[in-house]
Amino acid sequence: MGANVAILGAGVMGETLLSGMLRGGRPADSLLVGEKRTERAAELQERYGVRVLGNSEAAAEAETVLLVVKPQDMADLLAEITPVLRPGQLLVSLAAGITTAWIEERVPAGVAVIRVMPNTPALVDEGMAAISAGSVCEEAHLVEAEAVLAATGKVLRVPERQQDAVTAISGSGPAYIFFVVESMIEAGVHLGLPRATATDLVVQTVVGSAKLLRETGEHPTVLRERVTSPGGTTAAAVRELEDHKVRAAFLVAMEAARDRSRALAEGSA
Ligand SMILES: NC(=O)C1=CN([C@@H]2O[C@H](COP(=O)(O)OP(=O)(O)OC[C@H]3O[C@@H](n4cnc5c(N)ncnc54)[C@H](OP(=O)(O)O)[C@@H]3O)[C@@H](O)[C@H]2O)C=CC1
Ligand SMILES: O=C(O)[C@@H]1CCC=N1
Repeated sequence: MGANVAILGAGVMGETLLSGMLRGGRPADSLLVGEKRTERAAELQERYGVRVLGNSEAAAEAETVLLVVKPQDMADLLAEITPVLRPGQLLVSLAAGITTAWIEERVPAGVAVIRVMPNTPALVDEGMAAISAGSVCEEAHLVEAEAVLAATGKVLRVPERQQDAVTAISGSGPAYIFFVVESMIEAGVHLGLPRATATDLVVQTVVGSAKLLRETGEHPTVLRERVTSPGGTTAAAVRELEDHKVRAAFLVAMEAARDRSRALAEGSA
């Protein structure tokens, strides 16, 4: 740790990583942000005490460059910074769908590339990031990427061919959980609970259930069976979920996310 890290694209995910690295103890003066909009640059500078530069200036100064723009903006960003990149430097892309090979084709030979799929719980240090090495990546590069991401949660190495599936499961995953939470709160209101009460009940139930899964290591089926008393309320509800094909809907939804991830690289070409 210590070498400069540049974050190019300080939107939702870029700012999440920035704040996480600071909480994790990286000195603010080792972090650079590439941002064109002066208003946003001033806001980031004031909030985090980091230096905000142009993309090329930030990429030239850093050892590790995090690419956190939308997949559709990646080609333009790489075209802008390629002239200042050098062999041995590390590019870490967090963009859905974009492969390391696609990036390697657009940057000078010898630049190391790592593909990462993070998720937004990183904002509260409970992120899940999966990382995959490109063709010229060394162990030291992977260790550096892991150090950057470990500041905001768990990090797993996966073969790159799994990244579109990872994107569908953990990258987009928080949105599915929030969708379930929204649905349960609305159901609580429908059943006559005040909205604030329904929200408290659902949020704590989700947090508690997640902790139970992680801390017991039990299979979710076992934990669900423990809630399901014979002839009781849970059995009645789960039967409705099965009748409405919720399990099948999750399967096709995540296939759609995986397919969209695959298509994003093509759309960025
Ligand atoms: N949000 C999420 O949960 C996750 C996102 N990702 C990935 O992270 C990436 C960013 O997503 P997200 O943060 O949600 O999107 P945002 O739109 O919030 O952030 C993208 C940022 O990039 C900026 N930007 C665009 N072009 C450039 C450029 N040439 N140079 C510098 N900055 C630029 C945008 O600025 P402006 O607004 O001014 O255009 C914006 O601030 C995507 O590739 C996405 O696939 C991965 C996992 C999870
Ligand atoms: O929706 C998206 O495309 C990004 C990638 C994973 C989560 N958000």
